[in-house]
Amino acid sequence: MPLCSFMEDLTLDPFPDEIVSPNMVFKHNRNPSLSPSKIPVPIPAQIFPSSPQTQVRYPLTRKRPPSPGFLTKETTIKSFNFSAGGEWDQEAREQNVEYFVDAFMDRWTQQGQDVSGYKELADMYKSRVGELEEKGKAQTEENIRFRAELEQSRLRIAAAEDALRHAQRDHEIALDELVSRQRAESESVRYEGQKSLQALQAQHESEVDELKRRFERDLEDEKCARLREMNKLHSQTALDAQLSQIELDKTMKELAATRDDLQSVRAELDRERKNTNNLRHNLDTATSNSVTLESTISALKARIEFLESGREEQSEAFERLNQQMMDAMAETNTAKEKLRREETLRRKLHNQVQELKGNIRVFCRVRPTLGNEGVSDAAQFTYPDETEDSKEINIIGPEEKSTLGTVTRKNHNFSFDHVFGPSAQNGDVFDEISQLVQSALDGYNVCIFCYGQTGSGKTHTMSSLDGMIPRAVHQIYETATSLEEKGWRYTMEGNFVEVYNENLNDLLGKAEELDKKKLEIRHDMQKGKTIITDATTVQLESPEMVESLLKRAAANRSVAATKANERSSRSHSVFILKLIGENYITGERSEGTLNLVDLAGSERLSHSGATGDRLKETQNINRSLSSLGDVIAALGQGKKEGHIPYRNSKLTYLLQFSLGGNSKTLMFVMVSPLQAHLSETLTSLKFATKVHNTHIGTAKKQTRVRDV
Ligand SMILES: Nc1ncnc2c1ncn2[C@@H]1O[C@H](COP(=O)(O)OP(=O)(O)OP(=O)(O)O)[C@@H](O)[C@H]1O
Repeated sequence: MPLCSFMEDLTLDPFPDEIVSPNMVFKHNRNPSLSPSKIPVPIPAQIFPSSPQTQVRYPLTRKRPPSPGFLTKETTIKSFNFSAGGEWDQEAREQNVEYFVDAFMDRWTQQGQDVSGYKELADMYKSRVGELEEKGKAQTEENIRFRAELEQSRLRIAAAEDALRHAQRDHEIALDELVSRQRAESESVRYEGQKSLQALQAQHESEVDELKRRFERDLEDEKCARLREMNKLHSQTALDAQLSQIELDKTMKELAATRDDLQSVRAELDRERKNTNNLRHNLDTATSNSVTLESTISALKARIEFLESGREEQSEAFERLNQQMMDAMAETNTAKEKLRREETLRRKLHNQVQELKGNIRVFCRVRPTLGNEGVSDAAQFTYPDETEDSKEINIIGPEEKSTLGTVTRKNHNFSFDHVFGPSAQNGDVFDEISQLVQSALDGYNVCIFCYGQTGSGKTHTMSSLDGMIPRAVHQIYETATSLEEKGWRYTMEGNFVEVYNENLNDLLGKAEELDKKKLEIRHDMQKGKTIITDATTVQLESPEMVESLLKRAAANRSVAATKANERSSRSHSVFILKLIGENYITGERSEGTLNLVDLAGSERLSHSGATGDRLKETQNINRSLSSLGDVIAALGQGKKEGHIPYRNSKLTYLLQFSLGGNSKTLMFVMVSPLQAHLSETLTSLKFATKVHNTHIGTAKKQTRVRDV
């Protein structure tokens, strides 16, 4: 730096009032909270010349000499004041120079000190910079680490977000699955619930029905028992009343006799008194009347004699009466004996008559058209001998077309043991079969079948409230009661079973056991008896009981069927009545069975159009009906018991001892009057004709179907 400029610099402010040096800054830093890095440091202008704050003030070590006025570059010769005496004053000038040198030296020293201060400051700054660099490095490393961590965190966050997204998706899927599963589960639970509710409802209904039935049954039984008791009580009371009446009559008679006696004794006494009075009077009047007295005594004696002779007469009369009574009793006994002999004879004759009529008889019954069936729906049936024997029926067959196109209708004529037209009532039909019922009471096995297509009137004929079953039971009960005076005592046991799909069911058992409880048929070949295991046997103690039995059976069947009369159409029902009679006088014993069979509908397989369970039912029905036909045909051919195919169906096996041999069979062929059923009607009548042509045991006129 040229000295002038340096001087110039100094002239700016060569004597500052206060000197501040970097060292002083250090030295005066007594505040411990201020670290070197935090101390405000004045930066020299040389370092940062632009900074206005960095101007350094230099110390004033010597008093400034008065200014002589110096030559400067601005000074001109003219302007310089030589007159002041300074212009050539060497000493002053030396003094000035010394002064300036001193000042310069001071400043030099000062500068040197400042430089070292600056160096220290620079070192400090360097170390500080180093520290800061270290820190910066550390910071950078930390930054890098942070960045790396940040990156990792970002990655982790991204991964976590991914995972979260996945988890969310999985969760959503799981949630969806859960929801759908829950929905399905709730559906199934609801379905199960509904099902169990329905089942519970059904069970509840069936229980209510069962309870109702049981209640009705109990009520019926109770009613019957009460009725019986009442009857017994009535008869007992009547008997007691009769006996009391007899006793009373006797006592009254005795009383009357005693009264008579008393009156006569009183009269006697009165007379005696009178006599005594007379006697006293006579005694008072002395013996004048002794003759009268004697006569009176003799009169009295005569009277006594008379009385004595009357008692003898009475006892004679009594003996006579006793004798007469003994004679009457002997006669009664003879009459009773005769009656018993006649009853035995009647049984024999009755059986002979039945045998002469044939052990298989076939009746035909045509039901009337019902309310919902028009007259125009009816087929053309005529009954040629209606006014005589009523054995024939004539049917105009369906239209048949020949190959030439001519339409003809065949005339079918059938003949049976009896034909009942549509106007016949159940009572008329029963009149014809009552003799067979009598045979059962006489100890024979009797089978009465109802055969025909569905809706032809089988159940109406057999099990309606005025049908054959109730009528038969009433007749049996009445006959058994009337036979009591001939020494006969009867017990009646009833079973009601059904053959459904070749299984035997108990119609008097519990409804829920139908189709579940297995009944077995056992035959005692020695005694010719059939036992059905586990079947409910009811003692028929009054004819009224049969009504409740029929109702119970119908209720059981309706529980098992979905439609009202469906079950009855698809199964055979067999009402079995065992009649065991014993005569305690003659020691005779009889055991007969009356089987009343309502067969299943006989429609042909091809016509029924059945499938599935219905097909199975129809096949079983047809098989058992044809087995029945086979058994009857085999019996008709006079085959021995062993060769009769009883075992081919449950029905024929059950009725083994009531079909053939000494038993009697009656078949009703039931016919619908409708044109629509004509084909089935003709099939039924042809089957019945075959049965009619079979004769078991006795010679019988053969009849054939005549197609005219
Ligand atoms: N002789 C008759 N008089 C008046 N109504 C009758 C007569 N026969 C049958 N019916 C009526 O005809 C209908 C069918 O009769 P029913 O039920 O007895 O026939 P079904 O042959 O037993 O039929 P399913 O085989 O279905 O049991 C019933 O309503 C019944 O009351």
